[in-house]
Amino acid sequence: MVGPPAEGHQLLWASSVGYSRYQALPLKVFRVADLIRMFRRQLVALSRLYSQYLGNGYPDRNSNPHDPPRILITGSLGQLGVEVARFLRGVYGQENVIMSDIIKPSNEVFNEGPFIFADILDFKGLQEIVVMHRIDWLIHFSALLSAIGEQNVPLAIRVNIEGVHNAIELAKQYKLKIFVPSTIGAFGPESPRNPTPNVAVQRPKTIYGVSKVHAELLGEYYFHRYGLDFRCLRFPGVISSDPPGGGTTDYAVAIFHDVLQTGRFECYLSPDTRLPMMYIKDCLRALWEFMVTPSAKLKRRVYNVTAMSFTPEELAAEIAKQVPEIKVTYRPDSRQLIADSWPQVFDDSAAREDWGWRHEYDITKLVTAMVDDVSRQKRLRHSVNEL
Ligand SMILES: NC(=O)C1=CN([C@@H]2O[C@H](COP(=O)(O)OP(=O)(O)OC[C@H]3O[C@@H](n4cnc5c(N)ncnc54)[C@H](O)[C@@H]3O)[C@@H](O)[C@H]2O)C=CC1
Ligand SMILES: CC(=O)[C@H](N)C(=O)O
Repeated sequence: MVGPPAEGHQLLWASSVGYSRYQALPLKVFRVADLIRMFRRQLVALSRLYSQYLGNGYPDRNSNPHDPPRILITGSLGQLGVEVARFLRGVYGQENVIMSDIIKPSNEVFNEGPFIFADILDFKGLQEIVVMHRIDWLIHFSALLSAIGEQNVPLAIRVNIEGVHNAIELAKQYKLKIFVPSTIGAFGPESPRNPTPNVAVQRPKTIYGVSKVHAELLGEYYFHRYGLDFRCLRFPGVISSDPPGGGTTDYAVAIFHDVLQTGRFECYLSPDTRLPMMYIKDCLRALWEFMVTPSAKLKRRVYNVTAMSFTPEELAAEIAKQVPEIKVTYRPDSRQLIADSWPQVFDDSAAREDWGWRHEYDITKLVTAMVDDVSRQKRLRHSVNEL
């Protein structure tokens, strides 16, 4: 039986069917103009097919607004997942972005669009989800972050390393475009720290960092070996009003909540610890712009991205301009050791050159946005409690 071929060959199939249909028509119906039109249509179909296959071997589904990609986000109830889901639903439609996690969603998240249970360690379960929901893109967020990973190394190995094996193998089997975030934590004390270039020695000293280097290398290997459309951004500390999941850069979120609540904050890093950072809106835009960049434009599969670098002291001074009379004290703990091994300034010039990355938020804009976000969140919580 002759049926439509596998995805990716459909355009060629459709255009060849179209061609033979024209062939079957009596010759007298053709005028020169019809023939030119037919020829032009074939040419357009072929050139679209060519550009779709250029570089990565898979069609770029998102290039057609009438055929948006179906996206699965793993670990989507964390600090980044909820915001990324909202952003991508805004672009591709609510039903096309499926959130998943192993924890229970809030009512608010549950009511915003499709949510399913997905354990990244259950390969068969993931296969079923990809098939039944006709997934095209996989955004793989499940992970244990740097500080929490050190508290449970065996679990971090399972979730961060076995989990990535499953995600990447799944993407290969079903020809998915896959995004796996990496981090400044994929570098270590032997890397140049100011600035840290895209390609440098990577000898991280946390299990989190080790697992992220592993993910970068495995993804690059699958790209070269199988043509997998693997994409990876190394994010700095991401700052948003949502609660972070146990990282070393979390202080830069907690400080806003604490000073707006009590006027005080005790920081677990020393005042002069410089780390690269980014506001959530820049993070979402970086991810999306990177995902829709045609494969042919990418000179590599893993890019550093950043927006700014600051110390806790500099951040506190910037906040004090808007929230006067705050008191910040410093009591470094084990996270200081991690921070001291990470980049201070991230060099993301490759991302800027290759696919046009530009950040929008510097420290002043970040503080204004965060004071606004956290105050609004507080007011909302207060009015819900009042009800
Ligand atoms: N937030 C940040 O500053 C940065 C985050 N990233 C990366 O971005 C990704 C998302 O980060 P966040 O949202 O901050 O992390 P998070 O810790 O807030 O969220 C991780 C999510 O993974 C889920 N998870 C844990 N075990 C799982 C399993 N077995 N199956 C499925 N899900 C599981 C958790 O329930 C949680 O909701 C991570 O891969 C992280 O390494 C990278 C650089 C910076
Ligand atoms: C920068 C990260 O990867 C994360 N926020 C962490 O601190 O672990």
